[in-house]
Amino acid sequence: MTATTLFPAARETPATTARRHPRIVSIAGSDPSGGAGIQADIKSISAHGGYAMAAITALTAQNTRGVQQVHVPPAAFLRAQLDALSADITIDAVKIGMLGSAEVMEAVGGWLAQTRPAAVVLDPVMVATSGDVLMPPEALAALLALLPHTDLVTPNIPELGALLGRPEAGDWAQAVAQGRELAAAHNVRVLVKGGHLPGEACLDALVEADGTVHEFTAPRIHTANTHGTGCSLSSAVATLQAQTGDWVESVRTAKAWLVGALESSAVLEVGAGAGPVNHLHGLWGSAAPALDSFSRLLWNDCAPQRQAIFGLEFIRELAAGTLHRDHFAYYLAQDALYLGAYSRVLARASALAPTEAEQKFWASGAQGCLDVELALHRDWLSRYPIESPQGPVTKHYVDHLQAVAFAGTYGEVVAAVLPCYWLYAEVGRVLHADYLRYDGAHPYGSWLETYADDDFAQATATAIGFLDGAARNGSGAERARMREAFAHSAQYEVDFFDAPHRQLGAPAARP
Ligand SMILES: Nc1ncnc2c1ncn2[C@@H]1O[C@H](COP(=O)(O)OP(=O)(O)OP(=O)(O)O)[C@@H](O)[C@H]1O
Ligand SMILES: Cc1ncc(COP(=O)(O)O)c(N)n1
Repeated sequence: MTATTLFPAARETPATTARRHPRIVSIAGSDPSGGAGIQADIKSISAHGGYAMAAITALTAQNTRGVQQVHVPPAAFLRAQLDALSADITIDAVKIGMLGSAEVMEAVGGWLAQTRPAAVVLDPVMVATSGDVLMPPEALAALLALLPHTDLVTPNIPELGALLGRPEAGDWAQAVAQGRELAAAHNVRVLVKGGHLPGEACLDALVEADGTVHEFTAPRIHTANTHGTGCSLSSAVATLQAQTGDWVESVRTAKAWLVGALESSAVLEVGAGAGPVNHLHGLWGSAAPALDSFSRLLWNDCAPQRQAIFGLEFIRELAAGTLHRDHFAYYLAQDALYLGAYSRVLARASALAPTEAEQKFWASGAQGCLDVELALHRDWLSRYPIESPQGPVTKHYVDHLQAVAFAGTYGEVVAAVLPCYWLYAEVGRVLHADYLRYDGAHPYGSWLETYADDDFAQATATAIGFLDGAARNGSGAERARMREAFAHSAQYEVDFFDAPHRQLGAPAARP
C-alpha cells in the first residue's frame, strides 16, 4: 500500500482569492438570542465582507443562560434547502455548526459529496457553553464521516477528545498532540481551540494534515460574553479563507478580530448569562460619531500644531511685547489679505449650509471678516505700514481653502475653515491671559485686548457644533476628508504665525 492510498490527498481547495464578497453558506442551528448558531455566523460572515446564507439544521429555544429546547426538523427538508442553494448560487465556502442528529449529518454529507464546495469548515458543536448537549453522543460516527468532506475542523478541547474517543486534554501540549493525531487519522486540517484551558493566554493551533503546527496566541479577555466564540471564529475563518486562500492568515486575522469582538462585547448588554461577542465592532467604530466626539477627535489630531504655535518666536515675542514691528506689520498685512479670501470661503459654507441657522451664521461670519479686514487697515496698517504682496504661506493656505470650497461638501468646507476660528480663539485665550499678567505698557496691548473676544469664543463654539452635526450626517469617507481638510488648515495656522520670521528673518533692531 502506498502512502497515497493510506493518506489520500487532502481535497484541493482552489483559492477564490479575487472575491471580495465571497458567498458563504452556514449550515447550523438557530440561536434566537443571536449570540451563537446561524445568527452569529451571519454577523461574523458579514463583518468580514462575505455574503451570508444560512440553511437551518435545528431550532433551539435558548438564551444567554442556557438551552431550553431543541427541535430538529426532518433532514430531508435541510437537504431541500441546501439543494435550493447549490442549484442557483456559486458557493465559495461552507461553515458547518450544530447538526443535531445523525440523519442531519448524513444529509449534509450527501450534499457535500455532490456539491464539493471550495472550502468547508466544520465546527463540531457538541455541547453549548452553558453545558447543554447539542449533539447526541451516538451521532459521533456520522460526524466523523463528514471529515473527508472537510478542509478544516475546529474542535474545542472537550470536542477534540470526543472526536478521538479519548479523555479531554489536560494541558496545551496534550491538546496539540491530540490535534496532530486527529489530523493524521482523518487527513484533515485541525484548528485546536484552547479557550477552555486555564491561563492568561488563549492559544489556538492550526495543525496541517502532515502534522505541521502553526500556533496563535491572544490575551485572555476577562468577560462573561463568550457565547458563540467558536461559531463566530469558524465562520470568520471560512469567509477569510474564501478571500485569501491562506488558512494560516485566515485564522490569524479571525482570531485578532475575535479578540476585538470580545473586548467590546460589554456595550451590548444582552442577557444575564454568557452574553454575545460584539461581531460588528469594526463596523460600528466607523458609524456616526456621538455628539461632540468628532470635534474632540480633530482637536486631539491637532495637538502637535497647538503645541507648535505656542513655541513660535512670533507668539512668544507677541506675548512678551518684544515682537519687532516689521514682523507684526507683515503679519497684519498677510492677515488682511487672508481675510478677504477667507470671507468668500465662509460665504461658500453659507451657500452649502443645510439649515437656515447655519446659512445665517456663515454669512454673518463672511461679513465679519470684511469688517475686521477694514478695521485692520484703519486701525493698524495705517500705523504699521508695509509693502507686502501675498506671501507664500498666505497663498498656500488660501489655495487650500478655495480648493475645498470649490469641490468639497458642506462638512469639508466647515472642517477647512474651523482651525482659523478654533486655533485663533485658543491663541487669543492664552495670549490674553498672559497679557493680563503683563506689567507695564504693552506695545500690542490694545490689539491683544480684542484678541480674546467673548463673541468670537461663542462663534467658535457654534462653528464646532456645526462641524459635529455635519460629521454625524456624513459618511465615513466624508468624515475622513473632513479630518484631512481640518489637518491641512491647522498646519497652515502654524505656518501663518511663523511666516513673518521666516520671510523677513531676524530684524536689524528691536522696536
Ligand atoms: N476569554 C477569551 N479571550 C480571548 N479569546 C478567547 C476567550 N475565550 C475563547 N477565546 C477564543 O475563542 C475561540 C473559541 O474558543 P473556545 O475554545 O472557547 O471554543 P468553543 O468552546 O468552541 O467556543 P464556544 O464558546 O462557542 O463554545 C478560540 O480562538 C479561543 O482562543
Ligand atoms: C444553535 C447553536 N449552535 C452552537 C452553539 C454553541 O455555542 P456556545 O458553545 O457558545 O453556546 C449554540 N449554543 N447554539
